[in-house]
Amino acid sequence: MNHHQKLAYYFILALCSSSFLALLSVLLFFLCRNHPHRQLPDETPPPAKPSARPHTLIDIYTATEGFSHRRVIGEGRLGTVYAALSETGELIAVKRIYPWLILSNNNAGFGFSSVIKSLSSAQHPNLISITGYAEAPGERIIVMEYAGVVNLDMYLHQNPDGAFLLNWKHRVKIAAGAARGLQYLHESMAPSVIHGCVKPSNILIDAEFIPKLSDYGLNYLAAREKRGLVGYVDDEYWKAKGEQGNCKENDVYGFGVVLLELLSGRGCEEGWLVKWALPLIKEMRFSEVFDPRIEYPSDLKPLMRMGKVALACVGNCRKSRPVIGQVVAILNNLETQVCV
Ligand SMILES: Nc1ncnc2c1ncn2[C@@H]1O[C@H](COP(=O)(O)OP(=O)(O)OP(=O)(O)O)[C@@H](O)[C@H]1O
Repeated sequence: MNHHQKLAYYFILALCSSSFLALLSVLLFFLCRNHPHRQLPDETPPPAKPSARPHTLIDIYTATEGFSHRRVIGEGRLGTVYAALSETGELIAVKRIYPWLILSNNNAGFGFSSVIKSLSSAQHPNLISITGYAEAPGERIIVMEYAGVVNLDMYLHQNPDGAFLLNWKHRVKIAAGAARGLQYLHESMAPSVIHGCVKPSNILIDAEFIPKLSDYGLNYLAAREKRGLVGYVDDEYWKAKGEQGNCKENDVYGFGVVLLELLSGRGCEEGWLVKWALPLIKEMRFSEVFDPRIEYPSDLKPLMRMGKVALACVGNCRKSRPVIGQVVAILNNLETQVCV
């Protein structure tokens, strides 16, 4: 063996020796520990879930100019909604729960802040986010993202001269987006959130026709309040006496009614729409169902499919209704067909 061969031989020997390997692994361990870009997946902190911020009543009073009537956007089943200005000058929406709901219903006062904090962890492009709250004797206030003033009810039913009629693309886009928002509440929140009042006035529409569900998870504030719910909940909801009837299947029913309104352009008027549309869809008489104010699309199949989904959602038996995830799968597909 010449000198070079000897060197190579010793080098290979040293490489193979266990002590060398042990030394190498210790060295590597320390190198990795000190590396600035080291990122071990199990050590990455989970993204912080936003939590609603408490406000004082004085903050809210200032933001709404003393609950001025000039700032009122609308009145709902649970309270008055104001367009307000945050301390940073941002537009926000403030919902002031009616005092009589708080006084007449023990539930409304109980655990308000924890309910709102838990709802505020919902973050989805098709949901209005809840950013804060205020609580005082006789006062319960919810602070939300402001989403313009237009809701789906206005587009469909408060548009007498048809100046702002939604075309079929917009309608399919709104249906699919709203379904995704509802799916997030049902399937991605833990514990899952029941919307409780799925209807067009709770679907806010932005300038790009992106729908955002509002008013979710708040039925406990007024479980027995019928106003605003009739037509959008199933028969079992009333039989179960309010809050106990609040369930995912009932949300799917409300969503089915919304689909019928999008297809027909007609209002739900206390369940009349479902009774009217069901036989027509079953008998495939779609031309009588579709909104006569807008032109028929060249391909009717996607809308007929949407009609069938609506039919399944408003079925009598809760158990036989689709879950919202199934509805989303179909509507996403229709959206890619219609809205390209
Ligand atoms: N975050 C928001 N941004 C902008 N407008 C909103 C917001 N939340 C609600 N609104 C508007 O305020 C009005 C009242 O809404 P609210 O949800 O209280 O009542 P509703 O939908 O008419 O009835 P219900 O209380 O039965 O759901 C509606 O016109 C709605 O479009």
